[in-house]
Amino acid sequence: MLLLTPEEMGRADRLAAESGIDSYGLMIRAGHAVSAAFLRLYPAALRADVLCGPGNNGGDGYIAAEALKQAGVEVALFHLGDPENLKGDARRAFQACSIDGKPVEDYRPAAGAVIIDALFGAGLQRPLSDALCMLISQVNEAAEPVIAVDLPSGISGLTGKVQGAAFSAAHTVTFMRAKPGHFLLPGREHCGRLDVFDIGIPQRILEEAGGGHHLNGPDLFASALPALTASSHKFRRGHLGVFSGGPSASGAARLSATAGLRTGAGLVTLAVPPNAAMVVANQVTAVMLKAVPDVAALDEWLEDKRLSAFVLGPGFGVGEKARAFVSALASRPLVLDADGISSFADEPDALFALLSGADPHCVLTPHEGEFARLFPDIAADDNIGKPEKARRAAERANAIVLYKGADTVIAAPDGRIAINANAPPWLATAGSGDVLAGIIGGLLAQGTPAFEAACAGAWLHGQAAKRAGEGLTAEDLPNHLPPLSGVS
Ligand SMILES: NC(=O)C1=CN([C@@H]2O[C@H](COP(=O)(O)OP(=O)(O)OC[C@H]3O[C@@H](n4cnc5c(N)ncnc54)[C@H](OP(=O)(O)O)[C@@H]3O)[C@@H](O)[C@H]2O)[C@@H](O)CC1
Ligand SMILES: Nc1ncnc2c1ncn2[C@@H]1O[C@H](COP(=O)(O)OP(=O)(O)O)[C@@H](O)[C@H]1O
Ligand SMILES: [K+]
Repeated sequence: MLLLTPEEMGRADRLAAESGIDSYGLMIRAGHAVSAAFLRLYPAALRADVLCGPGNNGGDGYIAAEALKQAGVEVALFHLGDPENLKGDARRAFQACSIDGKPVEDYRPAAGAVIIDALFGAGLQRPLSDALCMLISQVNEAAEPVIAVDLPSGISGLTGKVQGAAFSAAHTVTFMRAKPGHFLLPGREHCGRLDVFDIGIPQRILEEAGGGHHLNGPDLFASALPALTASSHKFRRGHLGVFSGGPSASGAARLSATAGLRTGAGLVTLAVPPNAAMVVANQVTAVMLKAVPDVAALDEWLEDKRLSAFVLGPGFGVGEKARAFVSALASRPLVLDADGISSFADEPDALFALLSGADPHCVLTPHEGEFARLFPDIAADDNIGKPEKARRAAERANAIVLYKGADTVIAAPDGRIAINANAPPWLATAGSGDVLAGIIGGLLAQGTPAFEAACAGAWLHGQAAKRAGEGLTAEDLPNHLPPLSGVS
């Protein structure tokens, strides 16, 4: 699903005006969506406390306040700054509002009220003042329900970051399309339940205004998933190679291998150091085993062109061997995870050189710590959010970057960005990242392009976790993957 950054939403607004759509009409519909949400969600509320800011978000607030008054609700209105300074549609909305307001400095939350937060939305530019931070923390502490207009004030719609302080809303009412900040952390946790209302901007304008940000879901990857036909044959379903660590560190790679097989790779082989062969052989059945002691043995194995993708990293061990193996694998579809990433911490440019110059065919799956090892300057840049960090990293590495976390972001060097929001918190369990690497490897092995494989991998991982339920362990995940033929 297309997401719109605040800047893109502003562009959509301008394009809508240029095409003759009345911008005040948009504001009226936005304000009415907010008042309707109030009436639907809080029919027993004693009062609506409407806090209006100095821009169009405040304009939506004035429309909502008047509509609620007309509906018989007791409304208390507060404005930030002098409303005589309002401009454009917001000024018109203020003038059409028959409620006398007070300065927001006078506002004190009281029991029984529902707060409508119309202070700032897409136009939040900088951290809030101390006085506003104080007001917001008083409202949050009072724990009366807050309906946020467009975004909880204080949350950046672009990055999901808190600019000083932010309302913890019970509901957020936004317009036309959700924004990245509704799904990125901590923004997502401040939004409460998100409702997206159509206020009448045509789809073609949204698509013209929008860019690369999407909410991860089947619309991004379903058509690129492998499909089984009557003539399917195990060799046509791809052969995934997964590299294991030594005898006491094979569990992670075994999780990846099982996940790759469950995702539909026709064959999966665990490449093991010879001293781990017996241990691993005792633990696997459908997954095959191959002793690969060194790079010479790897080069020989790679002559088998039916091997169609690889996973390297889970439990592999950090060091020279990992670097040498990656060097041998760099031209093939590869998921590089965990130790495979950390092995390049001292020389990330060596990895980027290996991956440069071809169509992106490698998926890097760093968590926050691993990301900072490969991209220290990007990780440390507080001025940009997670999607932009992932995008810059993908561009630098010429690889798909799947930046893990509760708000996993997948980015491609060409600028495509997907934000994954379907992962339940019980995915935070040992080995779940190894399963993710295996799912992506299984898809790569079947010929799914790298960006789509990474998006599908993150989404399927979340679906498996939801199906397995709270309390799962990583071993449960492969068994709960949904059938690919049902993903649409
Ligand atoms: N797009 C659409 O199609 C539609 C959009 N609609 C609505 O418009 C909203 C966007 O409106 P917007 O652009 O006027 O921005 P908004 O969020 O009101 O804030 C700007 C004001 O805040 C001020 N300000 C900023 N940061 C500040 C700070 N830290 N502390 C203090 N002040 C600060 C800033 O001041 P300045 O930076 O200029 O000094 C400016 O005055 C959008 O969220 C949605 O609700 C709907 O009406 C329907 C159609
Ligand atoms: N709070 C959370 N909510 C949802 N998903 C999470 C959360 N924390 C971690 N995850 C997901 O769980 C997986 C953990 O992977 P990783 O950090 O590599 O751990 P491990 O090495 O133990 O497998 C990632 O896919 C990550 O996105
Ligand atoms: K708001």
